[in-house]
Amino acid sequence: MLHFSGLRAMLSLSLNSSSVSPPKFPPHSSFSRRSMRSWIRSPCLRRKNLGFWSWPKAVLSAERAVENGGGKAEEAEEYDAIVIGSGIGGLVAATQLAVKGARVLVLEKYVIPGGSSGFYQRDGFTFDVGSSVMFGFSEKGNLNLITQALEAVDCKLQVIPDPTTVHFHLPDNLSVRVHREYDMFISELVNHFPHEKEGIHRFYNECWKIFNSLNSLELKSLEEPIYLFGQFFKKPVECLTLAFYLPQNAGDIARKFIKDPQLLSFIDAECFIVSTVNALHTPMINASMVLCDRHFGGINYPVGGVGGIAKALANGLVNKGSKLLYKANVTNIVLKDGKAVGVRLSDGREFFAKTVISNATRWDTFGKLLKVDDIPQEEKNFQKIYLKAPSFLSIHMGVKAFVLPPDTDCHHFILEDNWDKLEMPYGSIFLSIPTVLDPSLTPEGHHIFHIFTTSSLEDWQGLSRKEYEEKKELVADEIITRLEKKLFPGLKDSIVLKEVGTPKTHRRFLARDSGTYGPMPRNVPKGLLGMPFNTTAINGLYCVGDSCFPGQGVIAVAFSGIMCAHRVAADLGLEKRAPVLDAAFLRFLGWLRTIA
Ligand SMILES: NC(=O)c1ccc[n+]([C@@H]2O[C@H](COP(=O)([O-])OP(=O)(O)OC[C@H]3O[C@@H](n4cnc5c(N)ncnc54)[C@H](O)[C@@H]3O)[C@@H](O)[C@H]2O)c1
Ligand SMILES: CC(C)=CCC/C(C)=C/C=C/C(C)=C/C=C/C(C)=C/C=C/C=C(C)/C=C/C=C(C)/C=C/C=C(\C)CCC=C(C)C
Repeated sequence: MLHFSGLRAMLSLSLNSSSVSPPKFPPHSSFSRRSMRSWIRSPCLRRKNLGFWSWPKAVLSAERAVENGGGKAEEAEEYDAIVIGSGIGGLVAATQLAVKGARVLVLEKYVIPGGSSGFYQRDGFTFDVGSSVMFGFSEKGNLNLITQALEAVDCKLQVIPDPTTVHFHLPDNLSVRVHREYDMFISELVNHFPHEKEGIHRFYNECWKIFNSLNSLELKSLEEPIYLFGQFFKKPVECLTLAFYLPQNAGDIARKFIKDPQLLSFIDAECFIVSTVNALHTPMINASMVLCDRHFGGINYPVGGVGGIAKALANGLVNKGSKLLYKANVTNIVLKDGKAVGVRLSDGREFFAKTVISNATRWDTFGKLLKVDDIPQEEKNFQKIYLKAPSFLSIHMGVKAFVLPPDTDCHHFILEDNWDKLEMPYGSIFLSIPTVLDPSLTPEGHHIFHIFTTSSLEDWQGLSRKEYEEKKELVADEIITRLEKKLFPGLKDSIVLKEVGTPKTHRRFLARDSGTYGPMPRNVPKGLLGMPFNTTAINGLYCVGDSCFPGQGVIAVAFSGIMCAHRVAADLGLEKRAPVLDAAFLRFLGWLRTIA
């Protein structure tokens, strides 16, 4: 049997013997902050971007989507695939399958699509439920998976480039702006750590090596051997580079080049904002993806809000002849002779399909939807390696515009005085002000503050209704006070609207076990090696979303959707497949996960 360290040594050898081409990027661009701001504010864009009530034509309103997508699905019909949940993971899997000719039915518990990438409106303010930081949404390369997913259903959304991915406010008054222009970011970092100039270049260059390899591949299912071997044949150096880094973490690689503890803590913060764990626990491939895409394609915000992505995909799905049913709460996955053949809803309706894809988390899928005496060994292994990442306390606020100093950035990460608090509940604060980019999200003279901080369900359990409401107010007030002290004097007086969500809110509205935002390694992981792909131990049942490879993040779940659709299409006979090779290869991948 091939031992893990042997495999790693073999890959290392083959990498060293074949010369890895130097990074093609970082790019040098003449992009200027001022020119972008004036472009954003150009009357031409304003005329087109007027927010929610003037979505691009292809996007349905929530109400119309319910009417059009839902209501018409017949229980007697048999579909090629049923998708449980319309998060970005589920929608990408569904639309990709629909484009390949499959008949798909998406069942969503809530009244609009998008899950944690959805939106809601109050008093003229349009809030993103979750992230406002969109990776993979550019016009360039192979990794713009959100753009590609939309294009597949003939959709294109107008976007606004963000000049600064995030502005870090860290202990010892370390303030770092991650500029869209790579050179500007690197020189700002080198200014803070001149003695680590070489280490900084070498660490980020290592990230570019991985990013460039990823960006050179056509991304499809890593569980489909004909495709994967084809990629190895066409791009051997790039594939071996990725295989080499697959079991590695960003923190170990940073430590090869960097010694300064404060700079290593900065790299921890860089990883934490996308993985909720430090760099030693963050897979190097994931870190490279986000640390480079923000400079390659850049972070781009969809005009009118993030909710437009899910709405456009939902609309595209219906236009391709598939169906989407809202207020459809799946409670059971129906098995026949051990194979997933359909689902049962809380109102008793049943739908049947050749395959079932769950966009619910793996904990929900195997803990609640699948009624079996014992969960499959593969899932036990997954739960042994990964636990549920914490949920968030989120505060959505409408504020008066006076509170924003000129040139405030859109996204901020605040860790005030102590690096040790990075991973503690409420230790750090995330803040997005999407109206810096798109003023159409609020009534004139206002901004949106979306504040979030990690929090776990346990902290909110066992309280009476009154205690729960009081605690929400108290905790939110503490967070707002911290922000007021650090960055925005007068913040409290500027608030015109405030809504506080807890892990219970996330659990209720997103149907996520404990309100979790995905898996987090229990111990130091072997990079991405332990992450399950889309197939499961149950014949006909697939998973998609953030508890599948490569994990949390909108672009990550979009990739999971693309991979899932490819594997399912192959199993449905809509893509090439080699059954004997498949069985052997899936067994090999299963074995690889056991050594993680
Ligand atoms: N702050 C951030 O950066 C941020 C915020 C939000 C989301 N995100 C990213 O989005 C990712 C999640 O995307 P995703 O696609 O995996 O999942 P998701 O949670 O966004 O979507 C799952 C959908 O499935 C639906 N659902 C669940 N169980 C169901 C059932 N039994 N019946 C019917 N519908 C059901 C939910 O209502 C939801 O709409 C997160 O990991 C996160 O990284 C990031
Ligand atoms: C299989 C075998 C054995 C071998 C093979 C080899 C190969 C070829 C491999 C390959 C691989 C691949 C392709 C991979 C891929 C990957 C990917 C794509 C990944 C991705 C990732 C992504 C991510 C992770 C992302 C994330 C993001 C996030 C989470 C975000 C978030 C955000 C936030 C939170 C915001 C912040 C805010 C403030 C600050 C305010």
